[in-house]
Amino acid sequence: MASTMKMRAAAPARAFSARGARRSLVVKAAEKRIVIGLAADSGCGKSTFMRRVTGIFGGTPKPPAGGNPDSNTLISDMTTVICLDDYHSLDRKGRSAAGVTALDPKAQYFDLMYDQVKSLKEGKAVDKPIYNHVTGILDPAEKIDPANILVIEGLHPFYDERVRDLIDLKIYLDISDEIKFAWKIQRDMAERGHSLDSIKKSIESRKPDFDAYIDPQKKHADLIIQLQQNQSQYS
Ligand SMILES: Nc1ncnc2c1ncn2[C@@H]1O[C@H](COP(=O)(O)OP(=O)(O)O)[C@@H](O)[C@H]1O
Ligand SMILES: O=C(COP(=O)(O)O)[C@H](O)[C@H](O)COP(=O)(O)O
Repeated sequence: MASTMKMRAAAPARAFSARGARRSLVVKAAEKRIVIGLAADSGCGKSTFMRRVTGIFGGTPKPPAGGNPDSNTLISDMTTVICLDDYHSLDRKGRSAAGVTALDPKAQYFDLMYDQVKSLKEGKAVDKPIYNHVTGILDPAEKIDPANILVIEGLHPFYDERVRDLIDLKIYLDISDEIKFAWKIQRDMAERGHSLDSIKKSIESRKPDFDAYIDPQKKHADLIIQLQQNQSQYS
């Protein structure tokens, strides 16, 4: 699928220094651990993007050794990426019973998210739950050790003010509907065992919550990466 990628710096960031056109993330000696937040809708490529970016800091990102094969965590030399879906307070059945989508803040456990991101930033290990995307249930917790660079990727990294304030660099992936739905459909069928029909229904039912809760987080981002279908292919 032909596409166009654009990057733009958004609101000025606390942890950034801007000299002319160059912007760099300043990690002060006293602040040994930094937190990067990556927000986007489902299927926008958050995990794919972070897998590639963290490789830059050394090592091949892998799930915690000997742990749950369905862990959403990726660990490499200097970075640990955790997926905020692990802070779903309602599992798939629970959301269905309550009539809420996974994008609804009511389905997230923000107090625990805040406590654990804060602890990791302070250098303390945590026992983090695991949301299993294959079974749709919450699996037993996994131990996460602190890392030099902690990445939190998910649907709502900038929604809760307390969590947002812990993040040193906020990135939002703004992917056009055509691209994200195509990516989501093939991923959810191949890796998560969903049928085409159920994915299409889910996409439709989630649209109002995307507009209400996910897209508005863009205003907090330091960097917005846009990917749109290339109009030129139709001309
Ligand atoms: N940059 C990319 N180019 C091509 N395909 C991609 C890209 N990023 C993601 N994808 C596809 O989209 C699917 C969903 O990506 P994923 O990283 O799992 O999204 P998210 O974590 O945001 O739900 C992946 O399985 C992959 O096939
Ligand atoms: O929106 C997402 C986030 O995951 P991702 O961004 O990786 O797609 C998932 O749909 C929810 O976690 C619910 O899970 P399920 O789809 O299992 O009900």
